[in-house]
Order: sequence, then structure tokens, then C-alpha cells
Amino acid sequence: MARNKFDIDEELESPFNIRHFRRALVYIKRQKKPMIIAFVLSALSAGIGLSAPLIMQHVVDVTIPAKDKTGLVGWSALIFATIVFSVILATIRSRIMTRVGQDIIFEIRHDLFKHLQKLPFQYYDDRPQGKILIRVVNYVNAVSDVLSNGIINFILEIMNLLFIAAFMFAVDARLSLIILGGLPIFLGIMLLIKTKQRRAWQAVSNKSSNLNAYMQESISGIRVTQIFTREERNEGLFTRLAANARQTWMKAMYLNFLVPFTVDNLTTIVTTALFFVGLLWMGPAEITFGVILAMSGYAARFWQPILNLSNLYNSFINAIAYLERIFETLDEPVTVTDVPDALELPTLQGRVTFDDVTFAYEPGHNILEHLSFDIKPGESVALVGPTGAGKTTVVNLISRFYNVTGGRILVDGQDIAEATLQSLRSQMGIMLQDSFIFSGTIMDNIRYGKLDATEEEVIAAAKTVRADDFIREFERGYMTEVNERGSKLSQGQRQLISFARTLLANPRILILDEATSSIDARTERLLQQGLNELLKGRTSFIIAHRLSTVKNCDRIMYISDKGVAESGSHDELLALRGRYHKLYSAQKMEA
Ligand SMILES: Nc1ncnc2c1ncn2[C@@H]1O[C@H](COP(=O)(O)OP(=O)(O)OP(=O)(O)O)[C@@H](O)[C@H]1O
Repeated sequence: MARNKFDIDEELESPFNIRHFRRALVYIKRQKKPMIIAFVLSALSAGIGLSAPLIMQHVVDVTIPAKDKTGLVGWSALIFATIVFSVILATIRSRIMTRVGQDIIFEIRHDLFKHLQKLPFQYYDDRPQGKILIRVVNYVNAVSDVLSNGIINFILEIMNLLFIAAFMFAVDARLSLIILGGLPIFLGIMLLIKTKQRRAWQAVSNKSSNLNAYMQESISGIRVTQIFTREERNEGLFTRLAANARQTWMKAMYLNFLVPFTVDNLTTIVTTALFFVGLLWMGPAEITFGVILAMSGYAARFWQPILNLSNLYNSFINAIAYLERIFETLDEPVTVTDVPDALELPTLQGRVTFDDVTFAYEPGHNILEHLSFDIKPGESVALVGPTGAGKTTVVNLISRFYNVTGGRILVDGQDIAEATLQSLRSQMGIMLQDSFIFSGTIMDNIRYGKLDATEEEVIAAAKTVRADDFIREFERGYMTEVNERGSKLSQGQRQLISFARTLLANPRILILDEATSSIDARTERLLQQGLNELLKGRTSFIIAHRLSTVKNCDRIMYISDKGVAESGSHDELLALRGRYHKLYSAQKMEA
């Protein structure tokens, strides 16, 4: 399914289904107690509010004609008291519900985050980050109000409607039928627009997700954009996506507006009819002016919950579109995970064996085929070869970031598919070209490799990889704050920090994927000693395009044509006068 682009709408794997809403009840059930309290408070507040038209009827028909001034003051005070009391109850309820809403947001986000942490690389390869983020941030926000206040209001509005109908019929059944007369027209209109509304809200969610994905991509790639002066073209793309989002939103809102518009008009028509018929029947049919006044009050109140219910219906439709995406993420299978009864790997010696390994990212497109090799503990292995040959893929498979398509990978003779990920990955040190720097201090960043490391251990690791000198040049030294993009730090400095981090973690198997490519030749010479320390006694896989970095490795494997084309020491491969020889000679010429 195409979804890894910002301008492709996400197709839902499971279509619109009320089941999504039922599943959301899990979160609501955890908030049962405060929601019941809020419901009771709302019911009380609404009940008190409903007595107002009855009091009005009594005042108009009895108190005023009798010129009972004391009674008038008393009734007015009572109406005032009901309003104040309703407001107090409503305030308490809204406080409770704000908390419930936030708790629901927390719970859903927590579940999403926990699951996202476990999802394999493949999931992230397939989707723009913006489309993942919008689910965790915006969609969760949007559904929480519906799941908290929405549910309570839905029950309340139904009760409200029944109460109003009961009060109305108690005052005058015939006039009540006139008020109910608008109901079939309203239901007919709702039926006509229902499906259109659902589609419109799904389109809103798709288009805003696309816009979000593009914004995220643009911000991450802002440096490249500015280097290639693509600002204007990007603005064009943004304008197109924003226009799509606006258009779908307008369409959804237009359908939404149809509802209050219909209700307003029906209320007016029904109230006019009520006055007209009421005045005609006044007198002979025992209809007093007070009765007509009370009934017109109920007419307005009767249509209000209907309007609220239809607004709630819209919110539910909208929320279900979002819930579909939230649950789709939660249901995303964790394909790289521990098998039942997975083995805890003991401290590794570091033997790595590929036994007839075949691998494809996408079915039918093998990147590696029937690959077999055996690396002894402590051996240093260089992976070289043309770009796109599969070098990174080989090392990603050793850490089990992807499952092999065929064959087995063994460490110390144990199939890694049967070992726990924790015991495998905690013994591997992986360093990439783009060393990730977390926001925090340099000390925190190095300590990421071993959370309980002392300051002395952190500094010792930094010294070994020659990072200590430049760190001390910062005003705040190891306490210097750095952030995700690693600003304040050069690319080489970021890599040195990542070297220290890995050294501190003391892994048994080390993977360096182009990890020294951004370090200049002088620094690299300096680092070489530290790197030798790092490699000592560990099995290591080094991917490097600069062959000078790898010629001292115990073994060099030339990866090409979905497997190992040549394998041996630097001297052996040169003597072979094959592809490695050609590559090495070419690089020597350049230098
Ligand atoms: N996540 C992915 N999904 C699909 N195909 C992928 C993915 N990652 C890599 N590939 C493809 O797999 C092949 C091997 O990629 P890999 O990154 O292992 O090559 P490499 O030898 O490390 O290249 P380089 O030297 O350029 O880093 C490439 O053709 C690449 O297009």
C-alpha cells in the first residue's frame, strides 16, 4: 500500500466501523467514577433549568393577574436561585471533565508511544514521520473530548429531550404535537447528508495528515531546501496541500452548517405555527396565554437538544475517523519481537555466522541471496563494495532490525531469531554516519550508553576516543547543553561523542557504518588510537568507503551481486587483482 509519501492519501486497512468506538470504551471505563459524578451534576443542573418555563406559566397566569407583588418577588428570586445553582453545578462538572479528558489523552498517547517504540524499522521506512506524529498529537486530542464530554452530553441530551417532551405534553398535548411536527423533516434531511458527512470528515483527516507530513519533511530537510534554493517550489507544494486541506474542511463544515440552519428554520416555523394555532384555540380550548408562552419556551428548548445531538453526531463521525487511525497504529504488528520462551544470551564471545541468508525489504526483491560467512570472536571485518550493494543491510540484520527472509544468523552458535532482543542488542554497539545527539548535556549523551556510569567513567571514555579536549574547550565542558540537531557541535565532534557513548556501553560486537566518514584525516589519525582501543577484543564490522580506514582489518568482504564477491585480507585481495584491487587502485589514484 502506498503511504510513504506526503501527497498520497492513507487508505484505511479497516473501513468505517462502529467497532472502533466500542473499543474506545476501554479508556472510558477507566474514568467511570468521575464521569458518573459529572453526569449526576449535569442531570441536576438540567432538571433545575427545566422548571423555569413552568414558573413563568404560573407567574403569567396566576401571580400577575392576582397582582400578588410578594409572590412575584418570591418567584423571581426562585428563578434567579435556579440559574445560580445551575451555573455552580456546571462549573464543578466542567472541572471534573477537563481532568477526565486529559487522563484519556494521556492513556491513549501512552499506549501509542509504547507501541511505536516497539515497531520495527520497516514501519518507519514506510511512512512519513508527520503522518505518525499527527496521530499521537492531533487525533488523540480530537477524540478525547468526544470520549469524555461527548458521551455524557449524548446521554444528557437524550434525557433532556424526553424530559422536555414529558413537560410539554403535561402542559398541552395538542400543541405538543405541533412542535413534534418538524421532527420527520429534520430526520429526512439528516438521513440525506449522513454518508456525505462521514466521507467529508475522512477527507479532512487525510488531507490534514498529508499537510502535516509535508510540513514535517520540509522542516527536517530545511538545510537541503536552502542549499538547492527550492523555497519557491516547496511553497507551491505547500500551497497545494494547504488548499486541499482547506477545501475538504470547508466542505465538511458546509455540511455541518446545514444542520443548525435546518433546526433554526424548523424552530421558527414550529413556533409560528404554535402561536397561530394557540391563539385560534385560545379560550374555547382552555388554552391560556400563559400556556402558549410556556409552550413556546419548550419549543425552543425541545429543538436545542436535537441540535446538540446532531452536533454530537458530527463529532462522533469525526472522532471515529480519527479512532480508526489511532487503532490502526496500535494494531500494527510488532514483527520483530521476542519469540515465546526466547533465550537470554549470555555474555557473548562474539562469533557471528550467516548461514544461507536471504533478505528482501519488499517481497520479490532480494537484496541478499544465500549469503554465508563465519566471523571469529574478536575479528575485525570490513564491508566494502558499490553503493546500494547491501552493506548496511548486512549489519542491520546482525542487530535484528529486520527479520531474515531465509536462512539463519547465529551469534556464538545461537540463532538470533530465538534470542531476546534485549540480550542481543545490549551487547551490540552501533555507530552510524549521522550520530544522533539527544537534547541534554554532553555528559548525558555519553552516559546514554550506560545509564549508571560515573562521571569518571564518562570522562575516561571521552579521553580514550580523543573527545575530552574539545569538550573541555566549551565554557561548561561536559555540562554543555546540546540538542537533537547537535547544534554547537560539528559533525566530527558528534561522532566522537557517539564513539565515547559506544565505548562506555562496552559492546561485544561493534558496528561502524560510515562512522568515520565525517571526521577529517587529521582527526581520524588522532582517533585511530582510540578506535583501536574500541576494537580491541571485540568482533567488529566496519563499513567505509575510504579504504585507508579498513585496510588493517583482519578480513575485508567485498559485497556485490547480492552476496560476498571477494573475501580476504587487504594483501590477499590486492593479490587477487579483482574488484577490490580495482577500487583500491582508483582511490589511490585520486589521493
Ligand atoms: N528500508 C528499505 N526499504 C526498501 N529497500 C531498501 C531499504 N533500505 C535499503 N534498501 C535497498 O536495499 C539495497 C541495499 O541498501 P544498503 O543500504 O544496504 O546498501 P549499502 O551497500 O549500505 O549502500 P551505501 O554504500 O550507499 O550505504 C539498496 O538497493 C536500497 O535501495
